[in-house]
Amino acid sequence: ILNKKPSSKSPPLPPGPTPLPFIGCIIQMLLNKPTFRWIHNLMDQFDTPILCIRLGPSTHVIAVSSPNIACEILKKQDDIFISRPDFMSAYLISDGYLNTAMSPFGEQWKKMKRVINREMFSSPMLKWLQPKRDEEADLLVRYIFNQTKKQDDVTEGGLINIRTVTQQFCGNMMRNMILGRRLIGRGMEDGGPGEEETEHVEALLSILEYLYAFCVTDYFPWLRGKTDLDGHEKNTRAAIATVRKYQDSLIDERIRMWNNGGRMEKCDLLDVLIQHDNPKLSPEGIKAQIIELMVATIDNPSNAVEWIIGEMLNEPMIQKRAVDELDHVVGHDRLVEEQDLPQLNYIKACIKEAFRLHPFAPFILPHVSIMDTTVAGYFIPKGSHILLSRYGLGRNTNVWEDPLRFNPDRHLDGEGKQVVLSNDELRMISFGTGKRSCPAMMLGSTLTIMLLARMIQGFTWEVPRNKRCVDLVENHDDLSLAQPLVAVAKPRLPSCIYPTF
Ligand code: HEM
Repeated sequence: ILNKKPSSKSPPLPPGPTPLPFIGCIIQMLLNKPTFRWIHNLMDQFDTPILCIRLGPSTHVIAVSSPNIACEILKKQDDIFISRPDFMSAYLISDGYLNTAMSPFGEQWKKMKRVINREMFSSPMLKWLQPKRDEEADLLVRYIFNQTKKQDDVTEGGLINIRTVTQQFCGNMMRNMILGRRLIGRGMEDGGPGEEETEHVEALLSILEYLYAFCVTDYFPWLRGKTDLDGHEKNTRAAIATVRKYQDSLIDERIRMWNNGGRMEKCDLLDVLIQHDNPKLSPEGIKAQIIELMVATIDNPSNAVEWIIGEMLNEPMIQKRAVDELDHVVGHDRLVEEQDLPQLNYIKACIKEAFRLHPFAPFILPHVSIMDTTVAGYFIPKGSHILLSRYGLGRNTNVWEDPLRFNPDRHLDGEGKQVVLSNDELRMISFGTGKRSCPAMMLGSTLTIMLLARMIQGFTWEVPRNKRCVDLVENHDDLSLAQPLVAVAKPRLPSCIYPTF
């Protein structure tokens, strides 16, 4: 039941289920949701680290779970696998491919990637934006501290919904750095999210849920816009409308201010985008790019930290080692700062382990081949959709010993070498590598490490009193914890250290 050879001269397609004429394996896909679990089950069934599934009349979807093959794709043949698919979700979110991550290979992608690399996430820009990040890191600690104080007895600690805290941290942080305001509504007295912030973050997560989400009409492109069989289009449009409701009027207002002389100095990333010259970006382009930046930040840091704290609750030694490291590097007299982060090797190893075992998304963004090629001895036709599996690589038994165990030590080399969150050999994928890799590796790393470090330094985390341990069960439909993590936080530093502004 292997896929047929495309022609007598070329090598065979990678193994996979036999497609039906015209529809390919679309019925199996619909019967076996969630699709990512179906794909990984097929890889197990065919005992292959590279699988080919045909969806619709002509789309070859190639899933990969081995480091060697991933390197062949992202390193050796980076120039061939450089595009992205034309999907309904990506098209709508990017307003017709005006942003970076979703743009197919071409001039628009090159232009936007240059803007992002040079003008948004370069080292000087990150330095420039540091006061905003420092402010958010303080507000994070203040918010959790306020929650602990709400209980009658401070030593008893406060119940904290870690998912809300971590997701809102990412949302506040990006709004602050991009739009110059962390809140889009009034927020809450205690520093928590108001209705508007909650709705904004939920809509960003909903956009992520539908982006590249195996929508049926994507494999039958002439149906696009004519039918919405699985409801993806309606839901994607609704999420985009909610995000734009909050962002677009602020962007329009700012553009007006620059045009009428009401603003003279750049203070955030929106100013940078508006003032970008040669070529100037259109208002639509700026809006689409900002949606993408928001979406790109909300998921990975928050999901990793939620899982790590869950793992720590069930394995207190992991929490203790992280705390010991913070006490050793920073002490008790001040809060951890960005300058300390390079020295926090154990904390970084925890994050790397979460990226390996609990990635937010099962695959990195799909890559598309722009010409016929051969990978691992198999024929990969032009236009194939390549799904490099973070889930499959991270849990590959040929690569990792006891892969389902959360063990940060596997990332420490014992010689005190600095831990970095990426992995050059692609034994796991954090930020990717090559021309399509994440342009915000520094920022993404900093946000994630700071989020975890502040939460662990400021508070001791315990299982709620009515429980013996937390249920670390993965959702069926995605890779997040099945239930949002709720834990007790107890302040562990002298109270004068907690920000009170
Ligand atoms: C811990 C945080 C983050 C992780 C783990 C992460 C991971 C990734 C990964 C795996 C990719 C796909 C690479 C590929 O297709 O080969 C990617 C792409 C991208 N990321 Fe990130 N990312 C993070 C944070 C951010 C942030 C904060 C931003 C911007 C605000 C960002 C912007 C982008 C963009 C624009 C792309 C697309 C690049 C392109 O298509 O050329 N990411 N990221």
